[in-house]
Amino acid sequence: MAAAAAAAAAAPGFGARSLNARSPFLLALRCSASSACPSPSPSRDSDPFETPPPPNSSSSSTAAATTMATSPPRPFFPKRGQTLELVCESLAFKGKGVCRAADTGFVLMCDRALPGERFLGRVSRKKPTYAEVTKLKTLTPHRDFVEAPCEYASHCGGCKTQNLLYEAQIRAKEQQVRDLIVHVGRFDDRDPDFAGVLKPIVPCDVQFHYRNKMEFSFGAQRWVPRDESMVGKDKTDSGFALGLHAPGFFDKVLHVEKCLLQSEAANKVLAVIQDSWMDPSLGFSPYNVHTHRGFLKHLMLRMGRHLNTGLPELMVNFVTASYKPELLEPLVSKISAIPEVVSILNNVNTSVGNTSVGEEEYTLYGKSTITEMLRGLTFQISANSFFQTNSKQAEVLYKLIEDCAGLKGDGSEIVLDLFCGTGTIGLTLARKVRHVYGYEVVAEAISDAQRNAELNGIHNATFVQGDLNKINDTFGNDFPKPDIVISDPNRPGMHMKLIKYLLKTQAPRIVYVSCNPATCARDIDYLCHGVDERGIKGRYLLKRVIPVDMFPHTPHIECVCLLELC
Ligand SMILES: C[S@@+](CC[C@H](N)C(=O)[O-])C[C@H]1O[C@@H](n2cnc3c(N)ncnc32)[C@H](O)[C@@H]1O
Repeated sequence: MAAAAAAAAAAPGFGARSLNARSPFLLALRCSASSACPSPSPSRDSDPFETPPPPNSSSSSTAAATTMATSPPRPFFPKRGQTLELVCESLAFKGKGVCRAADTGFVLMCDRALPGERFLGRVSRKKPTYAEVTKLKTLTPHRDFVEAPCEYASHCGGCKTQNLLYEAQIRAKEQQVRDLIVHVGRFDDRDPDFAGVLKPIVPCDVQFHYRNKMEFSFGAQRWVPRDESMVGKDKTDSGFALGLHAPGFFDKVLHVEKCLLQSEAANKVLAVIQDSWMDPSLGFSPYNVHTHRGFLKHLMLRMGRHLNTGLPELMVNFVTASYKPELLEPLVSKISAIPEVVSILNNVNTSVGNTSVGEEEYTLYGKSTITEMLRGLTFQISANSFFQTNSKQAEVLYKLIEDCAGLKGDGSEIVLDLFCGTGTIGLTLARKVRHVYGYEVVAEAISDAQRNAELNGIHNATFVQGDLNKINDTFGNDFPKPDIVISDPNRPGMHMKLIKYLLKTQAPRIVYVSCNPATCARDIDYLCHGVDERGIKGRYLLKRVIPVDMFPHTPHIECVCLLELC
């Protein structure tokens, strides 16, 4: 887990320490990934995922890895292509199962291996501190097994843990956050002060149909999983597909008839499109990413709510390689008959790249935006604007952010909203503070944020377009010293320039919101412990870490962290 987290945390410019092999950062990571490390902390001794002895096995209760033919050489280091019998101990970064070689503790990571599962795996990739394994066959199922309700769960790259009991999923996520804060963030979980810092994970009450946006791809090459149980179901005369990308392939699409993460209304639309689009008389062709021929690229389904009625409203966005509205007309007329559909758009993307953002956008039916409500505010969402994809859990997340911000509520404070997107966090705080300043790199998101402020009658928020990886010493000259900084970066976390700015500015409180606990732990380490090799002193105390599950059945973990100036 920690070795893979090192890779996740090591991005150019995002923390020199993570790239220095002799640094305590990597040493700490290494320690957690090898048997030569100091004895595990008390909390790790009581790992809820401790592996029970597999039936018919004489091995000890620790996870075992043995070669099929002979016992492993010492020190154990697997060869590429080698087949091993493994037991998964726990889940780590990206939901990969962590296994260890018996005796040496050498770490092996396996996609889709779940805690307690004994399986045969083949070594697919070797790294200095760990190896990656492809699962060949389950020998004994994992603990906390539940039937996955979705027929695609074992093949589609999205829901990797659907057949793990939800309570076990969130326990695993909470444990990952703890491990990262301890090993990457360099906090001592034996320290009594730390005991109160890490809060229990906030579960997601709604575990299916929670996503308000899904993007499917049209493909000229249908991916048929090798698993026998799927083959029959996936037989078709055509090689075309509309669904989700096969894990690891940009050109192969797993054909899906419905997705249990999106709403029933969105599944109705998907079913209508699946029913018709391959009809040869309609003349559709999926875009081929190799030949760059074909018309249909992506189908995006987005759900909001009507402002007055609260009823669902659905946006359907066809991303195509050229503009041919007459070709889409038969589909448009069928879909527009579905009551929830209020907007049908066509984004035309003529580039050879396969992104879903078009150079031109056309409204084929209804309106060009939908609305959603969050913490009493209204947000207008266009096809390409960023919006939290789990609206219900976003309410929970934003409430936690506000709690951590600890606003006085007297309208005296300045809030700096870094990585503000369409301004949703800053705007939900604006009514209680003097002014909100939001920074974001995407110009369209800034326009959306300004429009959202206007829509809600908020006049004390300023949104500025800018790249927070490229700030210089003048950053901060255009706004007063913040009382509270909210920082919600995307997966790479914060650039060292931004860390330095925060340490120089010394805002009394920082609320760090993260969708990547590895880079979050690294940045918190910098803010609290400094960067010795650069002579930078840490100035913050970590007061709270609250993991939040926004995406059940997937490996994604969100965290809200509160830091206070020492
Ligand atoms: C996780 S989203 C958070 C959005 C927003 N806070 C919200 O809750 O909706 C991260 C945001 O950071 C923006 N971003 C990514 N890199 C950036 C950079 N270098 N400078 C400024 N903004 C950036 C992205 O465009 C995205 O809107």
